[in-house]
Amino acid sequence: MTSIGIYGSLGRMGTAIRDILAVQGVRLAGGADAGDDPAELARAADALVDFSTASALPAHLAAARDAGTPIVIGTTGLSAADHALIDDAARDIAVLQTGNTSLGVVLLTRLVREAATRLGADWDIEIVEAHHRHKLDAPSGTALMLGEAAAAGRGVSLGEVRVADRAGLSGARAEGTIGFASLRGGSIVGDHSVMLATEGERIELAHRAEDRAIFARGAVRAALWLADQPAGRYTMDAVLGL
Ligand SMILES: NC(=O)C1=CN([C@@H]2O[C@H](COP(=O)(O)OP(=O)(O)OC[C@H]3O[C@@H](n4cnc5c(N)ncnc54)[C@H](OP(=O)(O)O)[C@@H]3O)[C@@H](O)[C@H]2O)C=CC1
Ligand SMILES: O=C(O)C1=N[C@H](C(=O)O)C[C@H](O)C1
Repeated sequence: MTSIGIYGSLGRMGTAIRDILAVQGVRLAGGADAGDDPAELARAADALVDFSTASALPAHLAAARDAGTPIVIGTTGLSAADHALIDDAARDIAVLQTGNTSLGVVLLTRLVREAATRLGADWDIEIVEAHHRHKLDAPSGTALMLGEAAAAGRGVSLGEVRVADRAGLSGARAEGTIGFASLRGGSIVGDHSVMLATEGERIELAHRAEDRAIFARGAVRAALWLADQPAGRYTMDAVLGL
């Protein structure tokens, strides 16, 4: 039976994943948290999931690569350098990185791309996300993923059109930009909405996570799938056969 190891096993997501493993009867290879040796877990597990913190990613990725163990990276707040490390590791092991492991967000991402493809640049795109008060990164990984999908639909790169800060006299909205706004409060699990607005009408596409179990189920499904894949970089679309 495939065993799964968890980086960040004592956190909110680590706890939710351990619960799902128990419900589904999937073997837990163990957990590693701050101060533990990531290499030991990587050698013990058939597949790894990482829901820890961005600063720990290089060490977790290196441990997975050395052990030849596939890894699902759910941790957000990743830098361009982290993404380059993931691309490099994916030459030797199977790596799946995603800002959101829920089925609903995978579908939302597709809908956003489709909408952005079909609507012209006179439709303004704004992405709003809300999360619990403990969240460390903004915009959320999911918001960035939705922004990437919208930008891809328009045939541009998100880096060229992204606007994440409108404090002060920021001026009128520039056509073709994609705006981000982040709210933080209480225990919100994760809300994302994408607004496409033009003169006289607007469309809103939204997803609301009500329970971390949706992310945990997706992460376990992804890890079990990834355990049988050859080296490469994958997304949740591949897991779901989309
Ligand atoms: N892709 C997705 O679907 C989802 C992604 N996330 C992302 O997952 C990450 C974790 O979220 P969440 O569980 O809420 O956060 P938590 O803060 O609850 O959990 C993070 C855990 O990682 C531990 N940790 C810190 N440093 C290390 C390290 N060097 N090695 C191993 N573990 C370490 C923390 O320990 P300590 O507390 O001692 O520092 C903590 O137990 C975030 O980046 C979040 O955005 C969250 C939900 C869904
Ligand atoms: O930190 C969280 O909690 C979440 N993080 C992910 C993100 O950054 O998008 C996914 C989900 O929204 C919950």
